[in-house]
Amino acid sequence: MSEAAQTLEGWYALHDFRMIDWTAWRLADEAERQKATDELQQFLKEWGAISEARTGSTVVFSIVGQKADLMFMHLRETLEELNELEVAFNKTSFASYTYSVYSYVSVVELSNYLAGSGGDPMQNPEVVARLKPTLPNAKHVCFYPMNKRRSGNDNWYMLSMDERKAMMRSHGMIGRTYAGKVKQIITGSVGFDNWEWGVTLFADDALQFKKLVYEMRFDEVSARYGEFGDFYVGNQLDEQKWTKLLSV
Ligand code: VOV
Repeated sequence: MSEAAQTLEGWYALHDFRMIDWTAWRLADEAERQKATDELQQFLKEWGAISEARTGSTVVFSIVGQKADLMFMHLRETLEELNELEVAFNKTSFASYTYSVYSYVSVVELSNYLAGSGGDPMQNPEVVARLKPTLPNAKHVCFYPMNKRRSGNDNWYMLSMDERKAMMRSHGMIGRTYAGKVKQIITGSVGFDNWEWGVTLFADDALQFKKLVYEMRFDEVSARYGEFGDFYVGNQLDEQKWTKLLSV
């Protein structure tokens, strides 16, 4: 049996993808729309306060294309908190003008493939900051779920630790050349959702997603072992953009 990588886990993640029911929104009268908008603002404020207090982090993006209109990404300390906030939001009148199209449950994860030896990593503030990250204030997001292949001769889980380490080193080297351009948050979802990881990328220049993902396709760990689900790409929603989005 190959040695399993050791992983460190941080905040739990919920990616919540919704469509806006434009027909219902347009048919609602002004007072109803105002009530829904106020409730939405209230939640955005609460989530902002949680990010400020560093007890979690939330960002909201509008998704381009027909897979979804909105993506709410929430990081919280426990699965219970994620569930509570999901239910509370679903009870708002704003949520009644939306419907769910996809969601993803995972937990922020770091592996020991490239870890230095010695010391309790949880005592290292840099490690803790990566496990419990404040989600970046970036113009664009890209999310997709992925697996490491396990079929025939291409079985990631049958490789030795050393083989996997070497490939992850090469992966990390490519990633490092995107420092300052793309920020990645890898969330583990084995046992939580249908794929093994969620990949969430943030950038101010959306083209950098394409360049990074393309370059990684030529790297062995992605070329041979990467399997990917649907890709979602979007633009950050600030207050102004929300107002514009919801005006009919
Ligand atoms: C900004 C770019 C960037 C950088 C710097 C980066 C670096 C690193 C490092 C150093 C490590 C290993 C240690 C750890 O931190 O866990 C990882 C780990 C991981 N990555 Fe990565 N990755 C990036 C970016 C990046 C992308 C774009 C993808 C998607 C792959 C693609 O083809 O579309 C990805 C995937 C992953 C995954 C699924 C894991 C976990 C694999 C496992 O088997 O456990 N990743 N990654």
